[in-house]
Amino acid sequence: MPVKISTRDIYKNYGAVEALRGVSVEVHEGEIHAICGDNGAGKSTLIKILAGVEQPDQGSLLVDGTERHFDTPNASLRAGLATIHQDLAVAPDMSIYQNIFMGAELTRRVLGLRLLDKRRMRSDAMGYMSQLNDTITDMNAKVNALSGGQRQAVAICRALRWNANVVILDEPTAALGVRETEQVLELVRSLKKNGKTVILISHAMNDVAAVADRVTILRTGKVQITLEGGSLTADNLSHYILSGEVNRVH
Ligand SMILES: Nc1ncnc2c1ncn2[C@@H]1O[C@H](COP(=O)(O)OP(=O)(O)OP(=O)(O)O)[C@@H](O)[C@H]1O
Repeated sequence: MPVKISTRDIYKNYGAVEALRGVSVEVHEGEIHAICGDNGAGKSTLIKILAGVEQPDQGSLLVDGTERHFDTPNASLRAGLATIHQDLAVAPDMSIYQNIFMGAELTRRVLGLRLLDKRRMRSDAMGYMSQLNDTITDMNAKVNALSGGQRQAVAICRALRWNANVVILDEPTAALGVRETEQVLELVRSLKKNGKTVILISHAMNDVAAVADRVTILRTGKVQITLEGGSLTADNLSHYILSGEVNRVH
């Protein structure tokens, strides 16, 4: 599989704190790649760099083999990376379709006036949603009436609307119950089925083991190990994170 995103030897300090110390990760096109590690390992810092929220002190970031510099979140988005942060940035009082088209509303001309094209936004919103979840059918429903898992679906639809081909999910199942967690994992699988590359940051080893194709574990700002295939069990992941071991278990 071609490499979609690679970071090469990335360093990032916050004052005296060395958050990333030479991180090189390759994310393959179309895979679900989880980034795990204990608190303070550097996961959020790495994601902020991919999202254009922070810039590395050293090292480079390549998308489809081309070096890119994301000075702003918009630059990351324009390169096809959509990051969904834990707060989801959804407006609870607005409808599903309004959230999906927030800041990029579709309009139509009527008698020389530019009006919101609500019908088209609703039907396009439905098109995005049906790729992910076939239980959410009313695009007029307010987001505050939705469950946590369904809100994730709205945030992911917005990423699809931006034409993202890489979706970065920051702790998408934190604070969700068992059933909602399963819904979110299903959303992640749907993204992959639709050809998207997914980067998943999570502390929940069961969730990671259930969906990830490969897992990179960070430890104190460095890559400890990348795991795949049969070694991807929740127990094995926890073992590596707790022990700091760098050898593959066979
Ligand atoms: N804005 C900041 N200023 C100072 N230090 C920071 C800042 N952001 C992160 N750090 C430090 O950088 C290191 C890496 O933090 P980071 O948030 O990337 O880790 P993490 O793996 O995401 O942890 P967690 O799982 O707790 O979110 C930590 O020691 C953290 O305290």
